[in-house]
Amino acid sequence: MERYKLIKEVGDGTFGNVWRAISKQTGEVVAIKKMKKKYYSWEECVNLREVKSLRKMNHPNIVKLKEVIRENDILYFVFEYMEFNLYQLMKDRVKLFCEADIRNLCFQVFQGLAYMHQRGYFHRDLKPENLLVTKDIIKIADFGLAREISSQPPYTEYVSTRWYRAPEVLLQSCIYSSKVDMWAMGAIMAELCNLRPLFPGVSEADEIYKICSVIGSPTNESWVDGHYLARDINYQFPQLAGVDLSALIPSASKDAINLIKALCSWDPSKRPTAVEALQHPFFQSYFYVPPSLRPRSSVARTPPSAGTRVLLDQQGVRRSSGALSNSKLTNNLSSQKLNASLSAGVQRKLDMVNEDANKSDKSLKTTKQAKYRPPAKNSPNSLNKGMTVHGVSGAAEKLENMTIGARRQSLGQPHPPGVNWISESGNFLIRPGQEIKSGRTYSRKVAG
Ligand SMILES: Nc1ncnc2c1ncn2[C@@H]1O[C@H](COP(=O)(O)OP(=O)(O)OP(=O)(O)O)[C@@H](O)[C@H]1O
Repeated sequence: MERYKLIKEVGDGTFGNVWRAISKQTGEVVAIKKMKKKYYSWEECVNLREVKSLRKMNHPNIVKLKEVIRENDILYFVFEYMEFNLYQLMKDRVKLFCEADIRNLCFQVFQGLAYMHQRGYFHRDLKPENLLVTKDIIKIADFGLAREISSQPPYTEYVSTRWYRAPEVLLQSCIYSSKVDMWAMGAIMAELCNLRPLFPGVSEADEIYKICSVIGSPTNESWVDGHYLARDINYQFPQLAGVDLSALIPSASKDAINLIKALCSWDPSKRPTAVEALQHPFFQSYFYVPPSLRPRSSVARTPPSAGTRVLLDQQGVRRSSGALSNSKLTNNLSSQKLNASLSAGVQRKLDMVNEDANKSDKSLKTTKQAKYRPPAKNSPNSLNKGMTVHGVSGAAEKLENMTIGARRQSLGQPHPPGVNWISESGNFLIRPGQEIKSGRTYSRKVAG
């Protein structure tokens, strides 16, 4: 470690503290993650998921692991350094991102995901804090929970950040797939559009409630397996009609809404894969120009390995004042509010405290507006912890309250039909917007 000079702590995660550091030999700026747990042998280290999965990945939209160092039983990961995480970019922002920026960011993340999923890994903990940005490049980081797709379920130890947690995980399915990452991306994309979380549940039960209140409760048609999962844990979905997503995210285009809806489908099998998402109409008015084909001027500011896109309207017409060129996007993303975010040194620290069923219960009863606070990364089993088949424990009671409350609040409207923009032939279909009235909206802005 004497080869590096630690400059400043830039992140405090569940498993480690991340430092900006500089290589004394090369002057290169790196990020060093110092793991909190001690490692007494190398075997222990090389078996870590973060090491096993990251070692195999080499993609411009996946943060590069440069080196692993064990010194005095302390484990250090040396990563390429990224300036911001996506949460920092959203947190202090007043003005919404233009759709071109959102498109560019999401396109890159889907590319990283497509690469990762195709190589047999899924991330399992995608959230704005794990998406790192430098200029107009975004990369997926934190592979602490990454899982090999070929690894055998049941996945019992799964924990992920609640607001981005897929319903099958909330309902304790142990055979989830890479589609959990696609759900998270739907929630992240909506958050990018609105600068506030889409499903800011204050507990696991509230998380499901929030999902139902936004996308409507699952029906047998929209997610038959979900009903089996719910039955297995003696859980009853609240009966909610959901809201018109375009009313909830007024700034988003029809295509953006359509993609978010598809990503946030109850049924994992109805969510697009990352490759399919990249072909969605949301991305289709733009096309990807590989670095090798870019005119010199547009690549000049971008390292060749960065793999960024030059976003060009097919008609050659720029549809928004937003960034279509790399340099413009850079200005939009990094020069304005972003520096302010950085100087504020904002970090959304994960709340590791397990959910307290009573607290959750209270929050459900009072239907408090959710704060833009860190969601807990909690026990995978807390939804039915201690719950018997007949469900009279605290957790069961919590769910019962939720269900009763939900029935009372039911809008009594027909459930929106499932989102289906991929036809059987694989073509994309755009569904017209839905007419269902908005239930609740978030009154709180993203704030510290
Ligand atoms: N390569 C990097 N460059 C710059 N900052 C980074 C880098 N990697 C991580 N960070 C910062 O540190 C924070 C925590 O990192 P990371 O998520 O890897 O830690 P963790 O302990 O696994 O966290 P989590 O609680 O999310 O599991 C990130 O949100 C980010 O702000």
